[in-house]
Amino acid sequence: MTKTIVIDGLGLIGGSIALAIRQQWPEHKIIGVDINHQSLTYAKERGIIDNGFTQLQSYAEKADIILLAAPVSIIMEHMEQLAQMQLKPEIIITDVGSTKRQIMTKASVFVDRGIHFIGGHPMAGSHKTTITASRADLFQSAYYFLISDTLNDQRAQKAADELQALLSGLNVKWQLVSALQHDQIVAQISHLPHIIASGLVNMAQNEFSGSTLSLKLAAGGFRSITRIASSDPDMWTDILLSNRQTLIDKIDTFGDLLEHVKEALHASDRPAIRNYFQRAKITRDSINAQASSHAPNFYDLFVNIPDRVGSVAEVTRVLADAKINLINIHILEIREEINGVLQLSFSNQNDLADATCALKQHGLSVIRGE
Ligand SMILES: NC(=O)c1ccc[n+]([C@@H]2O[C@H](COP(=O)([O-])OP(=O)(O)OC[C@H]3O[C@@H](n4cnc5c(N)ncnc54)[C@H](O)[C@@H]3O)[C@@H](O)[C@H]2O)c1
Ligand SMILES: O=C(O)C(=O)C[C@]1(C(=O)O)C=C[C@@H](O)C=C1
Repeated sequence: MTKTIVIDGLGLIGGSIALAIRQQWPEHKIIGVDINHQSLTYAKERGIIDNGFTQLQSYAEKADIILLAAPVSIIMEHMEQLAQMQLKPEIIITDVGSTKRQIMTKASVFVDRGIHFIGGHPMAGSHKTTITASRADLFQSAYYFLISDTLNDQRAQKAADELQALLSGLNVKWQLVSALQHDQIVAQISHLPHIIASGLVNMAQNEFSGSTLSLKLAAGGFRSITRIASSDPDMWTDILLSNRQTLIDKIDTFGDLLEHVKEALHASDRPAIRNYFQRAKITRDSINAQASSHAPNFYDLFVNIPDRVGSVAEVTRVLADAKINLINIHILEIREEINGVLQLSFSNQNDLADATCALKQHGLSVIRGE
């Protein structure tokens, strides 16, 4: 059945979701809402949306599904507005905001009226903003949180199934959590890292001020840990202010950790310093392997690929030249300006060992194999 989908906030995330829905369900009508006229024109000219408006009121009452994809503070303002409108009785309202507790508290305005609200948050993105950075494959293999707080009866579960079916072209891994769990998890793995990345950049900038030397000297280490400091300041102000207490606690814990390193340095405590790096290395090395438990019956290897055109083709060409039969290939992660990871599956141990050897000889970094 043809559906009318309103996407409110047609930026990186709203635009990427619109693209993925458009690709999979060309029959659905997609309406974009954004205060930025240029984004609406861009999306309309490229057929990403059927029509665009600057006000949510213009189309909300005709919507079967509304996806709120503006910054968190605007999502909450628009939830208030929607609660005052005459919406279709079976409408599904969802959001993609990076924090969930405040939004799920606000969702009572819908739950009281029997309207489905499903909190969501795709765990992929970029430091780049606006629809011009959007991509249909932005969320490929990423986790997508669904918030359990409002999924407490069969009717709500059916709405969640419908939403997941609509978004199945995103190719995400769904993860059900409560709003409280969500905000604690993302404080650790997303929000605190953004605070630290920006802190490093600000500190380095202070250090270099008045010097002829500059941050241009920074190599891969500084650049990779601070990429996310280029993210949108308004979006991140909203995120921090809607997860305040958890972040205050996380900053305290991180301060304790730095204090521990400082003490080890004061004491020239070599084992303590080494242990600090060793524990982190073991955990960090295991992330890609954990993320990739597809096809356990096959002989798999994982290979780092640079973010440049043709890097996947280069891997398959090396294998074809070596006459090695590849039975499956899966892109686990490939984000702009970060290396991606390919999962390659072979049918036997010999092929796996030969492929590992051929790829290494070609200068590619094989994470696991043999
Ligand atoms: N960027 C990420 O990595 C990421 C990942 C997951 C979730 N999120 C969340 O997704 C949401 C959108 O983030 P984004 O990265 O797409 O940002 P973005 O800046 O690319 O897009 C936000 C869009 O909202 C529009 N907007 C602002 N005020 C509006 C209003 N009053 N009415 C209608 N539109 C309005 C902006 O013009 C812009 O086009 C945020 O809530 C963010 O927390 C971001
Ligand atoms: O890749 C990036 O640039 C991101 O910051 C993406 C990122 C993250 O912290 O991982 C940012 C905010 C979101 O809510 C989810 C994902």
